[in-house]
Amino acid sequence: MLILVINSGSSSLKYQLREVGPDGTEPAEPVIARGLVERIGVPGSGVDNHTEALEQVDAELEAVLAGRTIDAAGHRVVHGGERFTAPALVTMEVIRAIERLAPLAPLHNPAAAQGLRAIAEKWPQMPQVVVFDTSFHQSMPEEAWRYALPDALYTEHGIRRYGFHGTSHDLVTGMAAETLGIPRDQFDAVILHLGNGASATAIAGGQSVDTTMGYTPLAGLVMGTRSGDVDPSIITHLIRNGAYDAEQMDRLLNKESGLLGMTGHADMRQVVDNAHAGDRRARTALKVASYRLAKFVGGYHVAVGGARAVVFTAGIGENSAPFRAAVLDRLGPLGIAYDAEANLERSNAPRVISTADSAIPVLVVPTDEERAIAQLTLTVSQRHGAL
Ligand SMILES: Nc1ncnc2c1ncn2[C@@H]1O[C@H](COP(=O)(O)OP(=O)(O)O)[C@@H](O)[C@H]1O
Ligand SMILES: CC(=O)OP(=O)(O)O
Ligand SMILES: [Mg+2]
Repeated sequence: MLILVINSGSSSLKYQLREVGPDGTEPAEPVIARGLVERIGVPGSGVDNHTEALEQVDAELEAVLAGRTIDAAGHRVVHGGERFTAPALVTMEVIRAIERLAPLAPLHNPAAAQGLRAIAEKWPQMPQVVVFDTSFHQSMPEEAWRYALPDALYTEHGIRRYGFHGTSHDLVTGMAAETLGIPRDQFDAVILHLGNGASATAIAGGQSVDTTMGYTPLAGLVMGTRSGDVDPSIITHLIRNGAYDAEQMDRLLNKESGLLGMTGHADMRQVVDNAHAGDRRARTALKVASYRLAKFVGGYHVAVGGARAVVFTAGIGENSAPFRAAVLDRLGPLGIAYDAEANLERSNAPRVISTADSAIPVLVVPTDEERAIAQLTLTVSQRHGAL
């Protein structure tokens, strides 16, 4: 079967066309086509919105499909609020619900809804499934998701911690437990998803019990262009001073901060290279990022009552041995010791990089959100008799 996986960013649309058997098995090369439409909505780009982006995708796919039809589409949707605790088969009512959640994810949810509507119009018979970044974190206990704000902000405005990257945290949790031979429902761990956006999740009994992102994907760790946690008074101070309005503040925190703001480069490779070459700002940024992450690992170790593994994943987590080392060097007090050579090895398979006498194993597990979305699209469509 052919599954189209769509990941709508605020100004981009990534897609993969994947082949998967009806029982979920994949051929050796499951990705038949992939692509990226960028600068959506940017004046002069020629792509005004996500509906137009999908037309471009459709044109790109025509040659690849050579008359075959796509069996189902799976979409990554960033925000599922409290309603969507699992992937869902798309109906008009589900699309409207995603649109109603737009205030919680103003850049992402409207784009995803546009994509859903465009496909529903173009291929009305084709099942579509939505997979939410937030779903996996709906298992968090209230002490983890409540902010210490007046009650009405939650009860009337839905302001609480939601958490993101759930598809990845879920997949990687399962793979790490399997690698260690621990039944998932007994698996307590700290998962570090370090990509463009980055988040750490505390896992107890195979489920999310806390995570660093919050009401939006801005909270928590130092990221490529996002600040992660800052004292909220900085924001009120700068707005009150007239230095920034809300829009500019949003841009500052989401697009101009993090590694980019501290060093001039959002890409971890460049930051590491510059640090090695002696660049002081790059060194400082690595220290700030690794220190903050190490503190969360310590905190989550406590939160889960003693983690049985620390797991690195996503672009930086999988590929940046220097950044992993910078974090692991700070985890000695937990009895964690890593093997410097194993840390440098490159592989696409899950692997252990800790020493035999480390108190807890440290793993590197490759994530694959698109693969997970394709699998969920298949199972949800089948469960509803749509495939
Ligand atoms: N070899 C590498 N060394 C260091 N960082 C890397 C390497 N390869 C990729 N990255 C980093 O991974 C990040 C992107 O991660 P990824 O998970 O692909 O992001 P996303 O899917 O969120 O766009 C970038 O910051 C990039 O610098
Ligand atoms: C939710 C989020 O932060 O996603 P990404 O890492 O893809 O930016
Ligand atoms: Mg990502």
